[in-house]
Amino acid sequence: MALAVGIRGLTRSLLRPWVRVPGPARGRTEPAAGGGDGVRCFGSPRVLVEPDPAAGFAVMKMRNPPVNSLSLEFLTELLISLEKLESDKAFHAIILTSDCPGIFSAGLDLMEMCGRDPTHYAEYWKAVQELWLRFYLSHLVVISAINGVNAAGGCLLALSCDYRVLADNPKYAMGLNETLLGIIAPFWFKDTLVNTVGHRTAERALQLGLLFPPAEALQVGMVDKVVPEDQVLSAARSELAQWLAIPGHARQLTKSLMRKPTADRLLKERDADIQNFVRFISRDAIQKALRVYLEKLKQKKT
Ligand SMILES: CCCCCCCCCC/C=C\CC(=O)SCCNC(=O)CCNC(=O)[C@H](O)C(C)(C)COP(=O)(O)OP(=O)(O)OC[C@H]1O[C@@H](n2cnc3c(N)ncnc32)[C@H](O)[C@@H]1OP(=O)(O)O
Repeated sequence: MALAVGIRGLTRSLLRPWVRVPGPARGRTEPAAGGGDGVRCFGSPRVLVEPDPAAGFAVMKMRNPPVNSLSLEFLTELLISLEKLESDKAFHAIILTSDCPGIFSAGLDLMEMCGRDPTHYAEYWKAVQELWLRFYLSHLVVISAINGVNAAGGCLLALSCDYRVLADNPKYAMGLNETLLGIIAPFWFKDTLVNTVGHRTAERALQLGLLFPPAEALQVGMVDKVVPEDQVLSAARSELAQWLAIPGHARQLTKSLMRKPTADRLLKERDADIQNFVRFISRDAIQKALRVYLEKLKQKKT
């Protein structure tokens, strides 16, 4: 089985690189995230980046409608956006948020894990690993402004950030709900949750596939702040000031000290983790469970 599909190779084959904002914002000079004038937004079809280099950060908006499911193309675009901001010395921080009303992310794209071949599963899983590793270990301060429902892989992405602000809307539940689909959160999803909420809360949340509404998410420490819906971005920006006031090298080394052992566990077993995923997801029973879940999602409309 071909496991060695590098994300950079992926990137070349899938993406036109940096394009000016497509869609409604194309060709316009938009106000930068922090209110600066004359800074152009940039991005890719599914990721809109609003830079504010004067303030040292950019807002990264996910826009893969309808539900920001993390398809292979979308993962790749998120990685490219992150890389671009990381390699520009003007940026010290990112605010990650959604451009899809009411949805932060529906998690991994079930269509990528259903009815495909082992080579595709391996390629997809490698991209999921890469996204986690890069966000989890980023030298930038990453704050998520969670403005919608946030399930499974989407929740992992938010848990990989340094700080989480969640909009106070009872519909905006958040958690690693894999067991509800009949699948299992991999060890590095589990580790990330344990590092955030502690072992007992994680154990219960993972087994029951709990999605926490804002008040509970705050209570268990899954998010750091809950604010009215129209203040999610401004609260994230205010929080950023405290993080950016710390000498960068000291903060970055401390982040690495805290997170590297968790990331190293996956780095040491990366190929084995891909093989486990491919074996697991290819099982007839798992494929059936995913199809049933997808069918339920579609049926709820009728
Ligand atoms: C030995 C062990 C080895 C290790 C094994 C590893 C195993 C695998 C680990 C996998 C890890 C993580 C998994 C995931 O992230 S799975 C995804 C989990 N996500 C969810 O459960 C959320 C599902 N979606 C929803 O609940 C709802 O869509 C919503 C987010 C609440 C939004 O509701 P809505 O009413 O606004 O929209 P809805 O009509 O439901 O959806 C619109 C269309 O989008 C499709 N869709 C929704 N979610 C997904 C998704 N995750 N992937 C792909 N497609 C999705 C939905 O079907 C609708 O499609 P259509 O318009 O009907 O065609």
